[in-house]
Amino acid sequence: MYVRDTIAAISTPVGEGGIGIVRISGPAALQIARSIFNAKSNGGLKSHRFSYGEVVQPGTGDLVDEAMAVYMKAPNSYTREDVVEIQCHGGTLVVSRILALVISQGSRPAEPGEFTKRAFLNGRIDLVQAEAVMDVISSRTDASLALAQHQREGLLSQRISTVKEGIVYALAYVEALIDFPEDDVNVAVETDVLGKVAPALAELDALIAGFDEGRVLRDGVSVVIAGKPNVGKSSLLNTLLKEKRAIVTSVPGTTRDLIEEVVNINGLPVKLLDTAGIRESEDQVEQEGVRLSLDRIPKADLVLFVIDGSSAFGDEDAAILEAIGSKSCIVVRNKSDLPLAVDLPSGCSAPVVAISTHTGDGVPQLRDAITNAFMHGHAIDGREFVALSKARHRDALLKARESLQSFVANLESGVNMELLPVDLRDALDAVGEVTGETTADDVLDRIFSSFCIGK
Ligand SMILES: Nc1nc2c(c(=O)[nH]1)N(C=O)[C@@H](CNc1ccc(C(=O)N[C@@H](CCC(=O)O)C(=O)O)cc1)CN2
Ligand SMILES: Nc1nc2c(ncn2[C@@H]2O[C@H](COP(=O)(O)OP(=O)(O)OP(=O)(O)O)[C@@H](O)[C@H]2O)c(=O)[nH]1
Repeated sequence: MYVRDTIAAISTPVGEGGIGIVRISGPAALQIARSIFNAKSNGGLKSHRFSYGEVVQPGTGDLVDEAMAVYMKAPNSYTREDVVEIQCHGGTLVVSRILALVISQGSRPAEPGEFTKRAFLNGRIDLVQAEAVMDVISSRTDASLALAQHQREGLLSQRISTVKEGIVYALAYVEALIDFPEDDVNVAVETDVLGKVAPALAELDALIAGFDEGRVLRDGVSVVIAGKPNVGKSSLLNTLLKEKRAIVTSVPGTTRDLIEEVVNINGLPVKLLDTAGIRESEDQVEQEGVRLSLDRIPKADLVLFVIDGSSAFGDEDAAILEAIGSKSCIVVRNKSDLPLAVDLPSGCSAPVVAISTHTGDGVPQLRDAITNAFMHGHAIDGREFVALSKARHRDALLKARESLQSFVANLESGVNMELLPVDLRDALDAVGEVTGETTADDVLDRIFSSFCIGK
């Protein structure tokens, strides 16, 4: 383990709260804590024991706050360094005063994510797990949280390490081949190596294939509600939000501005956008709204094209359908409580879900249709789900797969044998970029600087 300096930060959110925590990590943590904290129980700070006491101004002995403190001796701590946490009253001023004291006694303010970065640099967790810590904090649905927790616990890292083992096995063989070139490529050995590489390739395929689902669970998706005036777009938004937010009115064209809300649909975080009724209009404000909504369609991951089931499919509907083009779309046939009067154009191949925002009929089916559009029928309760969720991971694994495929092709054809170890090392480097072994410093800096202070 490297010897680093001592860092400190407020690890609780800024603002007034019941309790505030100042965290210190590094070789001087205990000495700094002792200089400002007088333990009144447990006979002083002992590792992994909570002590009650007072934070005082060194020198004067003036009372700063009544507090609790815990010392976690290296390596049994979050960072694997000596850590002390001081829990004080959660006022903005109290917490920042204690941080200032801790800094004045010989630590420096931690950079964002620096505690977790140290946990990574000191080998307690790999990079995938470190990134997952942040995903745990920012998760918005149970399913996103379950995915993040699996990743934090190392389930994704485990799958990646089976890939790595296959590559390492092949590399050992190839290196032996180079050391003893007089031994011709032995068919039995070649079969054995291919037998190890094949599962690694299959695992890479599976991980890469799961990326889209992992990404949508982590980042959510954006869904646009589009339709001509008065078909019930605002009513649908309200139904999905389960609360009255967007304006619902029988006067056409009142949804002028875009309304944006994040909702939890079967565990998928969905950013819902209600667009203004799309149609020709004299009204300047309304035209602006129409332009905005047409703009949104290409940017959305999915369009909910709302039509009024109780009236004929008109030119305005046709124009919207044209704007949707080949975009992923669900036709929402609203007002199913009224007699059916709409006839969809034969060319429209999008799934149709009949609903009534008045009675609630069809709404569960619509929720399922929305999640199925992204999860391809996979359950997303997240319990069993281990997936890639970051483009960074996916890109690195694509590189690994390419190198491994090139290795297999060269081994099978027997040409370019000198490239065999090159491809394998490239594959190993690419896999290591995901787990952090071969990740460039600037990439590491970028990842950790997006964390919050004190994490
Ligand atoms: N007060 C407090 N609460 C917290 C954290 C923290 O750092 N402080 N955590 C983080 O922000 C999370 C918990 N994560 C943690 C992960 C590892 C260790 C730790 O000390 N690991 C050592 C020793 C384990 C042991 O004693 O058995 C290790 O793995 O070696 C502590 C917290 C959430 N709650
Ligand atoms: N019968 C029936 N009426 C509905 C249903 N859903 C909405 N409506 C009515 O249709 C009218 C228009 O609803 P809105 O939700 O404001 O429609 P909109 O598409 O947002 O309209 P604009 O704001 O003009 O773009 C209102 O009078 C609603 O009460 C439904 O399922 N059944």
